[in-house]
Amino acid sequence: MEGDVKLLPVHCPVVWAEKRQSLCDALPYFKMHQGSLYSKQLIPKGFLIDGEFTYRDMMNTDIVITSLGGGRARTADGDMERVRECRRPALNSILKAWKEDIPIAVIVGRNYPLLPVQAPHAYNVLDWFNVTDLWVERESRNGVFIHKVRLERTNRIAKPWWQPSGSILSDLSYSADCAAVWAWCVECKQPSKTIFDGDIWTCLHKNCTRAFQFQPEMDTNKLVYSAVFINERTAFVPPHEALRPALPVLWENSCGTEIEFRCGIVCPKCFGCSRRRNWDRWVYETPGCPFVLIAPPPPYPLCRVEKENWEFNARKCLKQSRVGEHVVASRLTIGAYSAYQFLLADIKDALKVIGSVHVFRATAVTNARDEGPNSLWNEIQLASNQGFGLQRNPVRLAGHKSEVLTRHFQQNWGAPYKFVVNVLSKSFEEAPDAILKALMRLRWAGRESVRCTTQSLATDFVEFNELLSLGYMEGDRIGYHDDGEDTLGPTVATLSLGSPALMAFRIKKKHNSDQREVLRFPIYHGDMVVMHGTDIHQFYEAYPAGMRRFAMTSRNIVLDTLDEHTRLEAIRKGNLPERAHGWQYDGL
Ligand SMILES: O=C(O)CCC(=O)C(=O)O
Repeated sequence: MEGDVKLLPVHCPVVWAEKRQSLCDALPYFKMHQGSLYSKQLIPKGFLIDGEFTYRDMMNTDIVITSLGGGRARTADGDMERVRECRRPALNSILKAWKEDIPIAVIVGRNYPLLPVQAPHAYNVLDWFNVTDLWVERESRNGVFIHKVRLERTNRIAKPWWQPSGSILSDLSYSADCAAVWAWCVECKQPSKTIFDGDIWTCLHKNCTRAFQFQPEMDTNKLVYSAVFINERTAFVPPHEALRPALPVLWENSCGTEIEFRCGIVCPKCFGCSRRRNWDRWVYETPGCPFVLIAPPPPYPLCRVEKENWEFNARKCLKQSRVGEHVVASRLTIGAYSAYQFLLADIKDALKVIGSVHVFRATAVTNARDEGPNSLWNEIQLASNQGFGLQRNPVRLAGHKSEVLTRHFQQNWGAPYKFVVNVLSKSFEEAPDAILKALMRLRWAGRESVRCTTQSLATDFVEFNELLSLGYMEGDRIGYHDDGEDTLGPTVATLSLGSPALMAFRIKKKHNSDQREVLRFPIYHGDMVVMHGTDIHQFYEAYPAGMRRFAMTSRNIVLDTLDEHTRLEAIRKGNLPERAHGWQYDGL
């Protein structure tokens, strides 16, 4: 190191990421979007060291000494001090790694000041490390116990990339002839190592009354670890798991939307982690790397969709339906559909209906009709692999290292729809036929639902001029949200294709502190759901359960609410092409 400027590392990191979500999406051994220690079934897998450090923390090419978890707060003089001990589950996990020699992947963040070289990226995977020691020290100001851990590089044969360029690795990195002396506590009778310089010993067990006790005149902040303790080396068995996971490949009968394909990848060219942003491919996220992995999901056969829907219905439907006290439910027949009508009452006035939800249950017959859900399912799967444009967009902190992408893939069609996620809109003219056919069905369902509720809600149906298509892979979902933007008309309708889902509604917190669901029902392949009423203050979410689902949701974007430029764009993009009129739907 020269002055404050750190040297560059000898190599690039074995794996790295610029975004925390990319790191978590791509690496099986680190899935913590917050916090630092990732454990799966109590077995620690990955440990992120970033930001704050405490007295005596250190990092060299073989050894990391760091403190574990716990809460910190700023003192009156601006320093950070630990105010809470490490949580029990994290401690147990590290204890297990120590006792059972389980290697942990250590990742270091750009904000960590003790990395001996310049951190090339926001997140940098160091290597596998084993826990060699776990002990307690005390925060000098408030006496809170700090759990400290010493980690040693598991396999010291390969050169560490974070060695400063131009430096020579000392022989000590490969030796094992140092050993700190153990001594037994007179109080608790447990052994502790002599870890401090100057042969200073103390009991390092939290349950002992003499733990981290010294002569009163000792300034514990000045203690340093002894060279003998730091230079100890152990022989460990390296893990089989690679730090750089292989690219996913389709296996027999896989459909390409299983969780393995929804995950991120580590780019084989630059070793950066990349999220799956696009439905049909992985494109490396940082400009400069040309790597693209084309991965259009193969068709998911209708027979597997039907099996998923059937099993969902058999196992869960009855248990999962819920109708709360503010909801009046009834059954209707609309066209060829058996429909459920849910009238939602004002929470302050049970006699006042503020909105309705209609669920149009598809049957095997309606699904199998020409241009019906079964053929739309096949069409949409093909189209989504051919320049359709389904992709995940930022929902929080766009561009920041903590940026979060949606848990589903979107493409908007027709008039632009402005909501919390910025989704580009393509015109209906450019839309694949399946989108226009879905739109015509939704217009019918929207019109019929409003007709069935006009006695309660005096608002007319206004034709939809927009359709948002969402694609869900295994494990995806859409969290609680409302469609309450000022630019929207009172009706929103969704057609569900593919895997089943649960749809749940709850009242927004600002209207009701009771956050229980007021309405919940399953939706199956071919079903349509229509929500109507400008005053529905409900939040709703959809929880797909299966390998692949598309939701086509239509709204009316009120042109008068748009500025001149957007209005003209909305008119142009929302204009129905001639061919769409051939797919008018009559409810059969
Ligand atoms: O997946 C669904 O059915 C819900 C779609 C949705 O909530 C939306 O597009 O806003």
